[in-house]
Amino acid sequence: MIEVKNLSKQFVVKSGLLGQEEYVHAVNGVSFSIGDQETLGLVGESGSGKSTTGRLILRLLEPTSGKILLEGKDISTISDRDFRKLRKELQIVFQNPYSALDYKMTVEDILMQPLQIHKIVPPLEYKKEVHRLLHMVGLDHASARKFPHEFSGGQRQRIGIARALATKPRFIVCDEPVSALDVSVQSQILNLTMDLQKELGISYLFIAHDLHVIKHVSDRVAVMYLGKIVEMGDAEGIFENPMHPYTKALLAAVPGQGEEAQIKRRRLKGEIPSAIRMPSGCSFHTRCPFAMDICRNEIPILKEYKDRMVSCHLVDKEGV
Ligand SMILES: Nc1ncnc2c1ncn2[C@@H]1O[C@H](COP(=O)(O)OP(=O)(O)OP(=O)(O)O)[C@@H](O)[C@H]1O
Repeated sequence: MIEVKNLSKQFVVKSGLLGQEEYVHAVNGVSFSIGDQETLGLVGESGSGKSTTGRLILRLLEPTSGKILLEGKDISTISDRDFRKLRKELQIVFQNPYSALDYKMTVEDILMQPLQIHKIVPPLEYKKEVHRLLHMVGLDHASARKFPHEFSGGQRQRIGIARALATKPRFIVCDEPVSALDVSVQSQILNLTMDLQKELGISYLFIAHDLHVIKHVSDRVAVMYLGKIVEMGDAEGIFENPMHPYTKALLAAVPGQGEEAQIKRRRLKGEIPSAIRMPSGCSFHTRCPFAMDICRNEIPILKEYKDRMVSCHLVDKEGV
């Protein structure tokens, strides 16, 4: 469905009194694929490049380099005009359902907009289609006449999902879709996205910093750190037996995972470094409890190891 090859994005920012240009290395040579009806969970701390990756795939941002293939066709180089025809296939659900919805519009108008723009159904069928979309996300017909502020956070996110579904997409980027919601509502929205996937055959790139959320929805997981994927594989394998010290540290931060002594040893120290001045060698070496000289000097490559891909010099070392 979607294939991303060596994708990179650098933002140019000005700094200092003289306004010197500096480069933020937001995404650094990321490659992965997402199959039909598959969910790839993208996890990592804030600032690791998850949202930028999602936005690059949807062409909301232009990549500095790399390719994005939709069913084998390179969509990173096609003209805006040609991309407009494909636009409806690729949708996004945002983190904050309130700011993502126009508060001056009724739900009916919000849902009708994509139907009109992409000519999904004839105008006479707009109302029927809006009701169908509302039904799909578990809202009643009366919701159509209301405004976003009349709904709870969870209901607003349902409207956000209905709007994404309006164009009958095959691929949706879910960018932290439940992190602004109460925990009690989160699982309802996660279950809704999974039910819709089964019913409609959608593929998802599911972005979250919360491992519980990623575990709940993902078939495969990619762990991102400072713009790079450091570990990627089947969700079950990653959660049962994390191999990269960063993945281990993320899991150690989750209560009830693993033995206490190990948890202490692995707990993440400090902050994610600046994406402007990237550390030498392995980007994670400044926080890795196992770092050796090779980690400080040589950039590790993401390569196959057992049942997954891992980027760590020490992956087969005892005790890491
Ligand atoms: N428009 C921009 N201009 C400059 N730097 C940016 C821009 N957008 C993102 N960045 C930087 O790129 C890096 C990756 O950001 P990104 O938002 O993709 O990370 P993230 O993992 O999604 O984090 P979060 O969950 O906080 O959004 C960060 O260092 C961020 O400050």
